[in-house]
Amino acid sequence: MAVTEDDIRRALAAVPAPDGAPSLAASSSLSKIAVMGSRVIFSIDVAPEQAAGAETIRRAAEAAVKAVPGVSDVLVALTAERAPGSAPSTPPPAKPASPMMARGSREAPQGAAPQARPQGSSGAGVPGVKHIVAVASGKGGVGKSTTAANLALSLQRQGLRVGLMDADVYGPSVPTLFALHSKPEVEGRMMKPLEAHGLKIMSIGFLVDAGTAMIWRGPMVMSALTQMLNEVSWGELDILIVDMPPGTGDAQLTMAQRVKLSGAVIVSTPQDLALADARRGVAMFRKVDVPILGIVENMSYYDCPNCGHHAHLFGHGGAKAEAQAMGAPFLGEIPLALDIRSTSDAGAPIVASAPDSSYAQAYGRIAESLWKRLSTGAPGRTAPRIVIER
Ligand SMILES: Nc1ncnc2c1ncn2[C@@H]1O[C@H](COP(=O)(O)OP(=O)(O)OP(=O)(O)O)[C@@H](O)[C@H]1O
Repeated sequence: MAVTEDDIRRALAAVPAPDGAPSLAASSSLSKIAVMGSRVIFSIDVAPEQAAGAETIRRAAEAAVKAVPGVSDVLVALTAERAPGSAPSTPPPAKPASPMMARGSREAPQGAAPQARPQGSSGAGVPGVKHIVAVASGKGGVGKSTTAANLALSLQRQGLRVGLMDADVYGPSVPTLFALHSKPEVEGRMMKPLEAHGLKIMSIGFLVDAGTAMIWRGPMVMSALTQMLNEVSWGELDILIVDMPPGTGDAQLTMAQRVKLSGAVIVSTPQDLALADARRGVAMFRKVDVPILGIVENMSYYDCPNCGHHAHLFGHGGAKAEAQAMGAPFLGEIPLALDIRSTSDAGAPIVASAPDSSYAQAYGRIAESLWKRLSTGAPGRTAPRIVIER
């Protein structure tokens, strides 16, 4: 029997809502529901103040829909802002420990003024590293880490020497994305990055429990990030991709100021709420003179693998229009796809596990234009031309 939207709504009537509505089915946070044969896709849009517990609701929704007879796959996307420093999903330990204090971390005092960006002979302020590129988003859950990982893999496939640094202290995803769970080896003062699919990888998640990381304050974050940059033997790299913590708070601003970034890539979903946050992200980087290398629209569209139907579940083209309005380059679109999600969950992102897929090609095109901008120094935005009329 064919699955209908009503079947799904009935299942979601038993799932709690994030906004106080009687159920998720009755909540305005529930997006359009796309039923394509036995596959079901929808999103739950959550305002920042409703973010706590949203992941639990997402999982409950997914489980409820999976139990509907005839449903084979479910994808529930959540676009919930996880504000830096907000309540962690697991109870924090009584006393937060700085990540690498035992290794001689010097923690900046609360409210310490950000240091000037490192200058030096090496291109990016980290010896041997030519370019450091931040992948950022104004809000959490838009697919920033997935994009960062697949872009790093695409750049590596284009013959570049690439590192990936997971600076998302509020929810490091890189250990899961690459199924890496061991601790880095230490040689003298330096930590050796782990390696997967030809990438050199370091994550704050290799060093501390995610629950611990989430309660760090700005200066602790900075201390850990500075160490990840300077006390990791990255070796010779053409590009180091940094998966930034979501948001536009102090930690992000300080990071942007302290590290000599070649530029930033902003990831957004097409929804208005996410775009407004992306705009804040762009403004933040511009404030500290970091060029915007471009904007990526993630979860841009959905191509049904069964019937080929091309659907724009969350609206479409918003990021492109927004990029134009902000004078920032638009780097491209990534579809919403179960395979992107499942390969990431399984520890081998799509560019590594299915390099010839159309999804990997979409990341490849974005990586190409990103590298072109970096290597040719194409301007991230055109300076306004001022004409004085007499
Ligand atoms: N294009 C996509 N298609 C399907 N699922 C996706 C896509 N991009 C990301 N996802 C899924 O969405 C979820 C959130 O992605 P991800 O962790 O990359 O987001 P994030 O912005 O880094 O989140 P956070 O800031 O909370 O760490 C993950 O389950 C991921 O697999």
